[in-house]
Amino acid sequence: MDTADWASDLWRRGCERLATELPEQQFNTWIRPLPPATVAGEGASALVATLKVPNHFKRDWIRRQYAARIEAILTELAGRPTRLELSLSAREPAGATATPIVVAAGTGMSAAQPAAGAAAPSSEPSAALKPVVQPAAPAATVILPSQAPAASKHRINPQLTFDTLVPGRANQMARTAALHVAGAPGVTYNPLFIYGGVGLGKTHLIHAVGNALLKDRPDARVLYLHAEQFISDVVKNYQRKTFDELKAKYHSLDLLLIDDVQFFAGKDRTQEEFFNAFEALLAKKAHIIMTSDTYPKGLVDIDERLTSRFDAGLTVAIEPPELEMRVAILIKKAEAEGQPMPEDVAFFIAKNVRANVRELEGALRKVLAYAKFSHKEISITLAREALKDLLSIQNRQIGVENIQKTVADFYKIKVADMYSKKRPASIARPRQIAMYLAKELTQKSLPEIGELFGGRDHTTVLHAVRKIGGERQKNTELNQQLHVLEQTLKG
Ligand SMILES: Nc1ncnc2c1ncn2[C@@H]1O[C@H](COP(=O)(O)OP(=O)(O)OP(=O)(O)O)[C@@H](O)[C@H]1O
Repeated sequence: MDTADWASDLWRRGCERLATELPEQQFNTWIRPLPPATVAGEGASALVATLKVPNHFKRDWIRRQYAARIEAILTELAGRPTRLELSLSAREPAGATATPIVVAAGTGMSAAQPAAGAAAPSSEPSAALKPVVQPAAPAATVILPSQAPAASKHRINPQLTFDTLVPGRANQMARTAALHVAGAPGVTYNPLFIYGGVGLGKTHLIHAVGNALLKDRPDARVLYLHAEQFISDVVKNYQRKTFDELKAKYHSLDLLLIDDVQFFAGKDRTQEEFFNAFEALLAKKAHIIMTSDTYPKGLVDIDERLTSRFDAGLTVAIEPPELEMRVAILIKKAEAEGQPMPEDVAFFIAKNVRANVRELEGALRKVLAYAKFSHKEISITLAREALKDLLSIQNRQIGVENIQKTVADFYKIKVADMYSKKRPASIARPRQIAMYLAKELTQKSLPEIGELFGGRDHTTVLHAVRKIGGERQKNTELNQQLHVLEQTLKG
């Protein structure tokens, strides 16, 4: 094996090891997209492994979170002390090094600490991000007069701004990256790829970038559209044989915001046109922000040529909001409606409506309307009354047996193992997760739950509830799995 083969083999084995240690989502987001490390001798016996990372954001995050572990694994596999070096790949423009990434003043957090700390940074958007002086946008070369107004502001919803987006741990990294792009489009993190489940604020966030840029540069050509609208544009232009118009419309933008790119699956011609637009926009340093329900490599039936480009800038996830963030969203939205909501009521609603922000908004609307029409103060009693259908559906539908079956299916174990005495982690952990969900989602007591899990003691259930509840706060992968399970169980 020559040195290069040996190095790539070492990296491959290192990755395999990391994949078993890290939550899948973290591995897919941070490690998998990296090109293999190169390895060289350093001194008599030590090695240095150099990894190329596409931007500062990733470099700092990988350094902080994973470098020590990567070094330890490589050292073990290589049998020699191995130091990790992270270098920027050539793609990032030189000017980017001078670009500070700042969240909001006073938070003391930078984008290099995306998931750290539960506290939500206060939302003062572009003010903190304006150290970068943007050169004026280059004039578009081919924009037809009739398309100019449409292409400049089309479909941007003025309500969806950074100010109205509640920050929290769940969207911290995505929001920070979006703020950065809004302050300096075309400079770094291009394209920005934001992924996450339904109703978690992806659309809101990309509109916020559009609004912030238009506020700064009202003449900027910003276009928001859903992937399906792009598909229908391609079809229309295909039928009329007017691809020049399609190109004129998309290739001349300064900022393209495109939602739900997973819809491009299986649409070859669309993918080709999007690829062309993508290349044209990147070449002229226009910014592209995309959203999807999964990370680029997880997209199916989309050409690898495209998915690898989707991943070439920065990929960030939006996660389901944690309890405190749901409470903050309720309080902020109620206030915006002119009907302030007491904190205990917000907690009550947030505890019962966990699926996503859209559902939270639905519940809020019900409670506010109920208070208005009944001329009553907003209280827990009123909220319980207003949401009684929703709450009773939840209570009716979720039984411990249902939880056991759903969790067993999810983790691919037998339902019988929920009651068995088997102890391997592959079984014990899903069982603990099921116990946690049983406590969370049903009215059953700890002894009752223990009984339904093969006659276990209530202290065993309590231990599981505390353990999984505690880990959920720190482990985003687990949090997402629980979220999926909760959504499945609530139908
Ligand atoms: N952090 C937040 N603060 C305030 N409102 C939010 C937040 N996150 C989401 N929302 C609101 O929740 C609703 C759903 O968000 P949005 O449409 O952006 O979700 P999405 O992730 O794009 O979902 P989908 O994939 O279904 O389109 C919107 O009304 C949005 O304003």
